[in-house]
Amino acid sequence: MSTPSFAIGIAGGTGAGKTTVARTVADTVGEAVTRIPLDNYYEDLSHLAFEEREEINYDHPDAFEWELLREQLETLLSGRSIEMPQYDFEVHNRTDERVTVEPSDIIVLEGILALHDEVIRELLDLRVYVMTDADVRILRRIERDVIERGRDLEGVIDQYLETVKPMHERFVAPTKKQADVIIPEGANRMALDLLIEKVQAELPDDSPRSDAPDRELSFTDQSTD
Ligand SMILES: Nc1ncnc2c1ncn2[C@@H]1O[C@H](COP(=O)(O)OP(=O)(O)O)[C@@H](O)[C@H]1O
Ligand SMILES: Nc1ccn([C@@H]2O[C@H](COP(=O)(O)O)[C@@H](O)[C@H]2O)c(=O)n1
Repeated sequence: MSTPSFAIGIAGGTGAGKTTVARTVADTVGEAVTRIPLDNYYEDLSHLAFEEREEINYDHPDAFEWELLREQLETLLSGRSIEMPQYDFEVHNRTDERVTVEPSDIIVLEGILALHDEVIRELLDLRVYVMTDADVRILRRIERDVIERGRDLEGVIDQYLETVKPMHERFVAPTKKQADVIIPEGANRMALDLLIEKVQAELPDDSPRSDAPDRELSFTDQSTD
């Protein structure tokens, strides 16, 4: 167990490529990187019926349990393990499962509002915003939500127009100003190489290093998060 030396936040709109960027960094650098998906910190809505949970605005900051995220991030950064909640998009709720996450040298927090909360921003050493055009993002989202999140086309479009798009404009896009680095067009090889180089430079000398060659960029099933 180590005390993390570097924390990165990766924000951006839905479908921008945040998970792909975070996963490529983690896969390339190896076990020194721990990914924290912000989605796991959606509020526990067990007290609501499924039909009520379907109506929630999941793109508003109030949908997240910020206090728990702050507390768990601080715990990890102080070198102690956490019991991270897990999220199930198909039922719009946390699962009963918690996963033990040990602190590692590099912590990567990724999610639409990863740069929204001031306390969390202060805990981050590098703030990244992944910027991808809205038309590309909605096309990716339709495909992903239908295939991986149990949604139908009409529902994805309604949700996008009613909450995802307006909340993106109100809360997500403005966090671009908080970023140290903006990655255009999602995961692009040059940007990823620079990010990976930076992460590797921040690794302490005794950190486990991956001997795997640089990963090819692949845009496949993301459902294992
Ligand atoms: N640069 C890219 N080019 C093509 N497809 C991509 C790219 N980045 C991500 N994708 C694909 O788009 C979808 C959404 O990407 P993901 O990384 O999950 O976005 P986010 O985490 O921002 O919602 C996934 O199916 C992924 O494989
Ligand atoms: N029950 C839920 C919870 C969240 N969402 C949507 O997920 C998006 C964030 O995840 P990304 O991987 O796309 O960054 C967000 O835009 C929420 O609308 C959902 O549909 N259902």
